[in-house]
Amino acid sequence: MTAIPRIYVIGSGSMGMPLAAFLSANDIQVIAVRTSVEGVSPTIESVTVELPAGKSLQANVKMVSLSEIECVDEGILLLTAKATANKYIADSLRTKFSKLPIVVMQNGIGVEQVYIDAGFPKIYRCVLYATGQTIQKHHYRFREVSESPIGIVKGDPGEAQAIIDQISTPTFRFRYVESIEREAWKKAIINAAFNSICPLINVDNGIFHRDKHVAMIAETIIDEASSVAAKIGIRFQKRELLDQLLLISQRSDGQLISTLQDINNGRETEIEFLNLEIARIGNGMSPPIDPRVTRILGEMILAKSKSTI
Ligand SMILES: NC(=O)C1=CN([C@@H]2O[C@H](COP(=O)(O)OP(=O)(O)OC[C@H]3O[C@@H](n4cnc5c(N)ncnc54)[C@H](OP(=O)(O)O)[C@@H]3O)[C@@H](O)[C@H]2O)C=CC1
Ligand SMILES: CC(C)(CO)C(=O)C(=O)O
Repeated sequence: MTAIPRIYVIGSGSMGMPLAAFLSANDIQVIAVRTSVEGVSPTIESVTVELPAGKSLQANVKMVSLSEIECVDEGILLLTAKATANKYIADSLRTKFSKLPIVVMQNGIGVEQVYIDAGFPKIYRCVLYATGQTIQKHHYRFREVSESPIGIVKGDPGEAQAIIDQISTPTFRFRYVESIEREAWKKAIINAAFNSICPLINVDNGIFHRDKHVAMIAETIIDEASSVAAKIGIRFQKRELLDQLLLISQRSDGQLISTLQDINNGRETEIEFLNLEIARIGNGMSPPIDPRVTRILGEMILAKSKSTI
């Protein structure tokens, strides 16, 4: 019998900790690795995750700082740290985990690039269709929207499927897709609407299915960002994006978008990888496409987060 590789969840936040708790509750060997704090020795923490319909899950999760881990030759890395920390994290991971496959689970366009540049041998990309929110220390609220797609950046379908089989649990499911770049753009366009509009009006994710006027602002972002994607050969029907946006809005009603959680907590946001990256790509085209509303709302988020910090 082949040994089942250990899972390292890199970045123990609102998504990483529920994921680690679900794996631990399913008897998968998992370690939640802290990236923003150095020098924390291994501990076992009791983690509670609130689920829909008043259910909840409790699991013991092993935690340790990245700085405290020696070189590791076997296992799987699931990257759930903020994309804003990627440069620092890629440098640290490369010295300790250079042989391991990594699954980049962050929102945004091009978030996997630093791991390609760092020479990781196997890189997979996951697009998360779930929401996680920290209620208090080691206590989270989690909602799955639908299965989260995983595809290949650099690797092979067999390994991708083996990883999916290992990390899927009934509460957090993953599926294999051929065209992960299209999936990443689809989610980034949807995020460009959620992660700018919700924080700017200071409201939860449910706003789009509750208020058709706010949904119309999202539609403008969808139109603009889709025309940038179309220019690089990634085409969407507007309906496909709108339906997915409304589905997320319904299924995460009451949850706060990660960018609003960031602003509320005085943290840097990932808007550079969303609205502002889409605008940069559009404006770098020949002839340039300026996704004006998408860009301006992104710039407002940047200003709002800086003024709060
Ligand atoms: N929250 C959500 O609902 C969703 C989030 N996502 C995406 O998942 C990813 C994780 O999001 P989420 O869990 O909400 O994020 P959190 O804000 O909870 O942060 C995740 C972890 O990133 C690490 N981190 C943050 N800043 C730094 C830094 N400067 N240096 C080193 N490490 C840092 C910390 O790890 P540690 O605590 O270990 O030190 C932190 O706990 C993001 O890319 C997000 O866009 C996608 C879908 C939904
Ligand atoms: C759009 C949403 C809620 C979907 O998972 C998300 O990506 C986030 O909270 O950042």
